[in-house]
Amino acid sequence: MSVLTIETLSATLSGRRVVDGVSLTLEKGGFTGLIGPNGAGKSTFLRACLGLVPAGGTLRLDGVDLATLRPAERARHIAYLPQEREIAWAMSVEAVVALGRLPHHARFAAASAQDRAAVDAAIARMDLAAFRHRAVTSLSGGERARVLIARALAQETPVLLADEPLAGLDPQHQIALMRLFRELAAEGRIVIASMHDLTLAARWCDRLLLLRDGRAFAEGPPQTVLTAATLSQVYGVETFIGEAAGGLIVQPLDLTRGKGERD
Ligand SMILES: Nc1ncnc2c1ncn2[C@@H]1O[C@H](COP(=O)(O)OP(=O)(O)OP(=O)(O)O)[C@@H](O)[C@H]1O
Repeated sequence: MSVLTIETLSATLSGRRVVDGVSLTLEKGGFTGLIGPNGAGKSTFLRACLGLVPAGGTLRLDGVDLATLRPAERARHIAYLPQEREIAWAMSVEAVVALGRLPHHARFAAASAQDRAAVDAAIARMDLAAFRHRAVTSLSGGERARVLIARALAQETPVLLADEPLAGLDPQHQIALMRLFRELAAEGRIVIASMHDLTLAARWCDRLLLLRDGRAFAEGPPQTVLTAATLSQVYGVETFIGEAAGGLIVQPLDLTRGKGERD
């Protein structure tokens, strides 16, 4: 069984401790939502996991310290969907998705049948068949976001870290993506995704890590993390928490808004 163990992960940027001693153990089959206010350290936490920012602490996958692996080897273990969706070159969707296969073969080697199958599967899973030969620069923001998710899927790694993968997606594609992440977890992967939509986090993730000021403020199943008291303390807003259609609804409310304002 794959186990990702994150121990006292910390990151200091420009002299400020942005991630502060976060520890977490994740088993395969889990889909963990990373939540917290703007600036809480979610992106930095993910980047520290990947070794993209100088970080203290350790990250072990099945006991192997990921910091000891060469970059290509690490990229066969962890795929990353960055928050930035910019793609400057007018490459085809297929070519961008195929970049996810780079860690799997020698430099300049031709794509193998396995590479082509992984690219086809990722394109199909992200509902991109109609865009396959289009230049990514000609796609809408949400379509481009799906291409980058497909690139991460083509990497076929046991761990997927996604930074705000829901940003820019319409409701149908948001739900489809949450379902996909759940499926990826059910297939035996470890999936961590940061997000701001607390209802989607509650309904689809099996665990949540709530960061505040770089520290783990709460961690556990959504119904234990997403309480009105905790959300008020961390986000400074009142929140309606209810149940509908077989899951939680978590909706921040502006209770200070007077009737006069609404009219
Ligand atoms: N290179 C940097 N130098 C200094 N401070 C940084 C740097 N990168 C990020 N920070 C700061 O670290 C803190 C955490 O940033 P981070 O992007 O991890 O937050 P986040 O939780 O992902 O926020 P958001 O929800 O807005 O995306 C912020 O206060 C940010 O200004």
